[in-house]
Amino acid sequence: MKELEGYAGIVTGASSGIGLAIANSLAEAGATVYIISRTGKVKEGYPESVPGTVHIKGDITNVESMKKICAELADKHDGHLDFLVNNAGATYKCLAQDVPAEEFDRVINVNVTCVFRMCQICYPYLKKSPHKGRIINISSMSAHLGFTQVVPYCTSKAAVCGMTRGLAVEWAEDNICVNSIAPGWFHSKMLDDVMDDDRRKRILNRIAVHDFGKTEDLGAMALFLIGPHGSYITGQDYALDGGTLAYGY
Ligand SMILES: NC(=O)c1ccc[n+]([C@@H]2O[C@H](COP(=O)([O-])OP(=O)(O)OC[C@H]3O[C@@H](n4cnc5c(N)ncnc54)[C@H](O)[C@@H]3O)[C@@H](O)[C@H]2O)c1
Repeated sequence: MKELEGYAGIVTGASSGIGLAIANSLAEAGATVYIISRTGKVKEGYPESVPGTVHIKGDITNVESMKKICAELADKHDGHLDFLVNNAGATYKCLAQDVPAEEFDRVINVNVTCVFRMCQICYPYLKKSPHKGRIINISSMSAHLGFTQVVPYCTSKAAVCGMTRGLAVEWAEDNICVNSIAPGWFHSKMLDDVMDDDRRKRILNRIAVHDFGKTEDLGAMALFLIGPHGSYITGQDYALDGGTLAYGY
């Protein structure tokens, strides 16, 4: 029997990158994984999603439609869901003094407000999970380190860590574990498309192991936190960063 046989849950924004890798790892471990994305299918240039994944078209900023979708999904599983991975994220690149108010609000809305709303929406279903409900929020190294030109993003990801700890404490008595994963620099199509040799070298110099991560490793981490061995872990932010946060310059 596979580790997540009989489990069902949601990964948001998993039509590409990290979310897709996490969704595939959970599905390969036997779970039914509902991928909620604005495209409703894998984006061009990314690997296919594996059997066990189900694509659903949806925008996490549309709270009413999220309520309907999550209720319908829970209905398929005796009124419960076992996990929620809040992966969908947005950013805006610009010097802090020039960030338009609406862009700051957009990043905070997608990365913080809607993550919180998804947790609230799924709470009654996760609470009923026979496996102990799990929430994983995808944070970032930028919750812990300063990066230039992405201050709204840094702000939002630090908020995700605070939210994770607060929910973990409050919902522990409801049998729900809440953790976050902070990815460092990961091999992705996006990264490969925009990275010139100079920038690559500069970044690699700041990673203790001098290499980028593989998104499958984030999938393995999510699998561990959602699986049976993760049931005593809550309120943590796990950095998968090749020692970037540990590095003293
Ligand atoms: N790639 C990295 O190195 C890295 C590092 C740290 C944190 N992260 C975080 O990992 C997560 C995934 O990022 P990624 O690198 O795979 O990039 P990505 O752009 O491939 O993934 C983000 C996904 O979120 C989706 N999304 C955005 N707004 C949405 C909405 N309103 N409704 C539904 N889906 C929406 C996008 O369409 C996209 O598929 C994000 O939360 C990001 O902040 C990534």
